[in-house]
Amino acid sequence: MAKVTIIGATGQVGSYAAHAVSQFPHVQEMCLYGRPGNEQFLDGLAHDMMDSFAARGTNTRVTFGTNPKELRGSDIVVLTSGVPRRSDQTRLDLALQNAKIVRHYAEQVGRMAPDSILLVVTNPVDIMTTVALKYSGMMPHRVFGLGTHLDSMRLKACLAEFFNVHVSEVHTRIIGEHGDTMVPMWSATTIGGIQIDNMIGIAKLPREEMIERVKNSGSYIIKAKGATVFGPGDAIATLIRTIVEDENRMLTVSTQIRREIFGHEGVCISVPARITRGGVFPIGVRLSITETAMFGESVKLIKDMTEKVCAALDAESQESE
Ligand SMILES: NC(=O)C1=CN([C@@H]2O[C@H](COP(=O)(O)OP(=O)(O)OC[C@H]3O[C@@H](n4cnc5c(N)ncnc54)[C@H](O)[C@@H]3O)[C@@H](O)[C@H]2O)C=CC1
Ligand SMILES: O=C([O-])CC(=O)C(=O)O
Repeated sequence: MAKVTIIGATGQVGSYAAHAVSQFPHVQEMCLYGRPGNEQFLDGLAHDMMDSFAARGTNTRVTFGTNPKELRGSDIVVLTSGVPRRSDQTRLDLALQNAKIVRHYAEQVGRMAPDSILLVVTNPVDIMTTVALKYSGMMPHRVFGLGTHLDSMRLKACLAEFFNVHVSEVHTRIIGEHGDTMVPMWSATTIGGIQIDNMIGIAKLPREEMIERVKNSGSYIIKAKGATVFGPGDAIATLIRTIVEDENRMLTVSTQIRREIFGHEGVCISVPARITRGGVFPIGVRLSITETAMFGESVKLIKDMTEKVCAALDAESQESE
């Protein structure tokens, strides 16, 4: 049984994720957490969710609050607080502003629930995952980001549509940045267990168009309806289910990489990882020559930006001392 806390529960992604995660039988308590001043909203959200659970026959207890003590006893904390982008912005444009918010909550989680598993959703998610790891002081296998799990699901949907098969027949993953330098792992893409290059009699796969569609998916949805909600919410829910039910699945999430298996280090970025009740454990894989070069570019971008953001946060802390 597990207590899951959603920080930023008043937001679009946080509130949908809280509802989606509560359906899992192993989730005993769902704690809706927000910033001071949002108590009335959180109270209303809790009551609305309890009505839904009564209608659906869900047994999860809903609690809420804005005091850091609410975080105590959490097995999993999901951090969704932060400013979302407009469709004319990139996720990287949010870095400094959101880093301050992530630092604040990461410090609280590190103090109040250091043995929990912290899932970071706030964008730009790879940089925010490193910030959360640094300021929570938690173990690297206990802090991870949603990363390219959602992008991988978007590519999966494109491939299922192209091959006209059920999504469960498609296995694929995107590694690297949750952003423009993401790297599709065509070498690990199979339909019904068959590597795509070995499929005969199929029209040429429009790889570039597909990956462009995945890259632009977030801004396309934001332009049309203001925010991406169901996609990220259900992607979060899958990760939480994997942890609480100890499913040992291999998914693609943002996690601190180590030189000995990835050739790069000191940064959180998406790679395949085994996800268990004990945490998230990256798995080294051999990439094609193109994928290796693209992954290197993606790491470089994220590393440079992460260093700049962390330096700005450190300078700010020194000024206020
Ligand atoms: N990694 C991913 O795949 C995805 C990441 N996101 C990111 O998640 C974040 C939240 O997105 P939405 O829920 O759509 O936004 P929203 O505007 O609906 O909610 C934002 C939440 O953050 C809180 N917040 C905002 N400023 C704050 C501050 N200064 N201090 C404390 N709390 C603050 C708000 O109270 C609210 O709970 C954004 O950064 C967005 O880019 C969203 C979708 C997918
Ligand atoms: O695009 C955004 O800003 C939200 C997000 O990360 C996504 O839906 O992939």
